[in-house]
Amino acid sequence: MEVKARAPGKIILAGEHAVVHGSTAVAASIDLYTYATLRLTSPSESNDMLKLQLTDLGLEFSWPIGRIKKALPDLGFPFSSTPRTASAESVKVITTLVEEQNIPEAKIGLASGVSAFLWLYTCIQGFKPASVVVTSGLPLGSGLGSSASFCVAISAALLALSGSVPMGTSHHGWLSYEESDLELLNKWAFEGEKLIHGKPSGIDNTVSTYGNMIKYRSGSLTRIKSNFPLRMLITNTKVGRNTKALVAGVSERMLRHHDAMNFIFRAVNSISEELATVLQSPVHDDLSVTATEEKLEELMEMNQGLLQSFGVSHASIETVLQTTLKYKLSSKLTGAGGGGCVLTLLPSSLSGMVVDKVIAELESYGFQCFTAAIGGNGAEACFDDQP
Ligand SMILES: Nc1ncnc2c1ncn2[C@@H]1O[C@H](COP(=O)(O)OP(=O)(O)OP(=O)(O)O)[C@@H](O)[C@H]1O
Ligand SMILES: C[C@@](O)(CCO)CC(=O)[O-]
Ligand SMILES: [Mg+2]
Repeated sequence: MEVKARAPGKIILAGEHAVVHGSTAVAASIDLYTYATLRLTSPSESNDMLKLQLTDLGLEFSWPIGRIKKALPDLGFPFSSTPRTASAESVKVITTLVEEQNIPEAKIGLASGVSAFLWLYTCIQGFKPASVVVTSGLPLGSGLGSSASFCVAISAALLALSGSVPMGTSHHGWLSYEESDLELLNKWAFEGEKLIHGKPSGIDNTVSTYGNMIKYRSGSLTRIKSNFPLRMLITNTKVGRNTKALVAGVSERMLRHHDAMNFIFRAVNSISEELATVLQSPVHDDLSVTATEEKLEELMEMNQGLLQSFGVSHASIETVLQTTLKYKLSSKLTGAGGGGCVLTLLPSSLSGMVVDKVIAELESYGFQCFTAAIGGNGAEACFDDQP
């Protein structure tokens, strides 16, 4: 039996970083996905190995099941309905199992993702040989939630073969999960994110699991029902960064300037709440669309200013901000910052010619621009020979 699962990436419209410290944030899924294909194999077919292929990265890993059994003897009785946090001892053992794979130095950032995979696999499936193939349409480590969609896609594929069978409505062969299964897979994906991020708020795995647009605060999710025709240009500065380090940096600033940071977190909270309200307010005509866009632009600018005060902007992000401002367009970083991607609101009245000019100027700096559909489905799966 083979199952293929997919989970979308995301943009954060307001509230990144502050959400780690209890503020509200607003996020939406985008139509770029991580795909995980899982096939349980017979011991003879696979040489009793667990294999992980990261196809677009040109990497393949394999562990003899006996080696995993010896290293993690307590995980022999998989219990997919109870998400487990990796203990410090398990993290050490998994790190050794990953180190034994000799990941090339240039790709060493992937080690945390491979650790998350090993943890999720052994907890949910136990000591079974299998072949897992992962591909992704998302740029890795760029603020579009690649780590969360990786964890959600893997959890979704693993759970589909152990009881949480997707069976909602099918579109093009993709099946959605029941509400209770979404809750379970979101919890598992969060355990994976912890191994990659250190201290995730959970917003990225939640929006990847549930899709659409969400408001998120202290572990709780509110769905946003918005009919607003939101268009964003996404600019990837291609400056590499690491969410774990950026989140840790903000926490250190919090320790040094506790009161000041708390005020900023409260301000971000108000920005996110207002942004969610604005997105849900009805729009009747072009005039109300323009008024809404102006409000959104102002909120994005305010949020960006506060993100700068957290120390998570970057020279490349500032270049995008200055460039888009020349065309009277508002931008903010999205995700953890420090490089990665920047969002620019594209007002509905903006001509295609201007959009082309902005993109040409941004790309002349070596950045990559694209648009994505905002607010589609979350985790889905399909079986065997479907897409
Ligand atoms: N397709 C994948 N295969 C293997 N590992 C992956 C994959 N996608 C993400 N990862 C893991 O996630 C890490 C990147 O996560 P990180 O949180 O730093 O960035 P992001 O999730 O893209 O951005 P953000 O958290 O700001 O939205 C990679 O270094 C790798 O360990
Ligand atoms: C920076 C952060 O707020 C968002 C990363 O997409 C981290 C998190 O919430 O886990
Ligand atoms: Mg991430």
